[in-house]
Amino acid sequence: MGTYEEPTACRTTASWTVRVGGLAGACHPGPVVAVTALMAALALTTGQGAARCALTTAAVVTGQLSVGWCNDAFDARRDIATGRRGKPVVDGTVGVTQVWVAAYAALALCVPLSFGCGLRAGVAHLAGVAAAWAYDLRLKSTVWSWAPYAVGFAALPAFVTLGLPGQPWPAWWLVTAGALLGVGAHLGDVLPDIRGDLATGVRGWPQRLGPDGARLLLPVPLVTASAVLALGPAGPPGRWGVAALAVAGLVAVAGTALGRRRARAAFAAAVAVAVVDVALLLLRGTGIT
Ligand SMILES: CC(C)=CCC/C(C)=C/CC/C(C)=C/COP(=O)(O)OP(=O)(O)O
Repeated sequence: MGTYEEPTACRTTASWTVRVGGLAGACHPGPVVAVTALMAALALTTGQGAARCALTTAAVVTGQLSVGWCNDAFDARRDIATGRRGKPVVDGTVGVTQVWVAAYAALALCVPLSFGCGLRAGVAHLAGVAAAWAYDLRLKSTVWSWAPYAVGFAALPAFVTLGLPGQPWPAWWLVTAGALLGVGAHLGDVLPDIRGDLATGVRGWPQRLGPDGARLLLPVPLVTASAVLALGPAGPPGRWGVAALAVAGLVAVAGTALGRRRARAAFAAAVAVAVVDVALLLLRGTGIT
């Protein structure tokens, strides 16, 4: 990274606004917006006050930005070498050094913002962010590529509950469902890129399973997460729990079937199941500790 040379186009022609646009594109904006919005909604519905909710949201967005930028900066050399489409560092709208600076700046902001929600909450969130950086820098190309997703997505709801008055631990089923959703998100995210990844030597867990293996496995963590959310809390699941489980099962199986021809369908199904699960969580509101 230290000796990396910026593409000439970036050094000479990119204006300030183009670079900001490039940075926005390099942060993985979809996941950043989705995760931040979901955590803000969870913080609100679980009873965090307005100020704490704003702090939680700021910590989550800076953490997600740091992870997204780190990912594109670290992968830049390979992405440029292979002429990968859709990456701002490849088309020269932002420089690799600028993306690294943004990643470290966001991380530097994330630390005090996370601890601003309390010591335990801060440790929980930063453990998830550290796991995600480990994915970017090393684990993405190993059989353990699923683990940072499991840790990161389990840490997020724990960050929200530990930031509540009294710092309650999250319920076991909440952490378990988060980890399962993370594993499903990893499978769904990588699925459309598996062939290209294998061609460039990226051999994480989904790539080792292959396109068909990853596609067939995808519904398992997603539907298990829905089942844990519906059946984990004490008492009967209620009509929302039953409905969420049924919808999640149908969507996940449909995504797997359609994904045979269009890998993006499997990814879209993964996102839809995650939305159903989070909707169930938000309907539960205060009962998640
Ligand atoms: C709490 C928390 C921070 C949780 C998140 C967990 C986690 C491991 C996130 C990684 C997100 C990311 C930048 C994926 C890009 O993957 P890729 O390199 O396979 O995709 P790409 O090649 O398309 O950029």
